[in-house]
Amino acid sequence: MTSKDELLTAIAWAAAQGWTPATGGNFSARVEGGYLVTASGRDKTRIQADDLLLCDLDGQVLKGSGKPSAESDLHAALYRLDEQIGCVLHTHTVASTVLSRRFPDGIALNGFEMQKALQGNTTHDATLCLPVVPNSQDMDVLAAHVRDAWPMPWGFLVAGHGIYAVGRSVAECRRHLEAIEFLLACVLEESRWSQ
Ligand SMILES: CSCCC(=O)C(=O)COP(=O)(O)O
Ligand SMILES: [Zn+2]
Repeated sequence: MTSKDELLTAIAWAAAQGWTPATGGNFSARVEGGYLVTASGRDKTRIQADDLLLCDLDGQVLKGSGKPSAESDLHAALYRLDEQIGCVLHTHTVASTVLSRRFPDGIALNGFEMQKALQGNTTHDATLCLPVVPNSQDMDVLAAHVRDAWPMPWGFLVAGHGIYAVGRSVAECRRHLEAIEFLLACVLEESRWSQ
């Protein structure tokens, strides 16, 4: 499968989970010459090959029609920040939106077997911090927040907005996204215990 096909499959999968409500979310994969990114405002349950634009690492469109994602410049900044990043998947879910508002300084994770799905982790018996950065409509500002919190090998949350998962490949990025979403659902569920 080409990385373009893998990306299209990942988008369809994320959308089928209900993680891209109301056109929310954007998705990209590094390719030769830059990265492929979703066009802005598209229904992510219906993305097709011609909804992907090729951009260079400065975010300039090289090929494709329509406007790139409103958050394309953040994807570009991530690819520039770390040459190991091969894929960026961004979703809007209830757990990530609520918890990133509740814990703007980051979300502690401890004792979950699922932590091992996050690259570099081999035990549940460790405390990880999932970073949260403030939201901004200015992608340069958002990218500066991300650089301040770097390194973040699996991704981060944007407060009141959603998850940005990163990975060296589309497959690793999918695994990070699914694990982060699972862990956040657990944290949200546990927060109900104390009520
Ligand atoms: C409808 S959600 C607001 C925009 C957003 O956060 C998003 O992820 C989708 O924007 P895009 O321009 O990539 O469609
Ligand atoms: Zn978004």
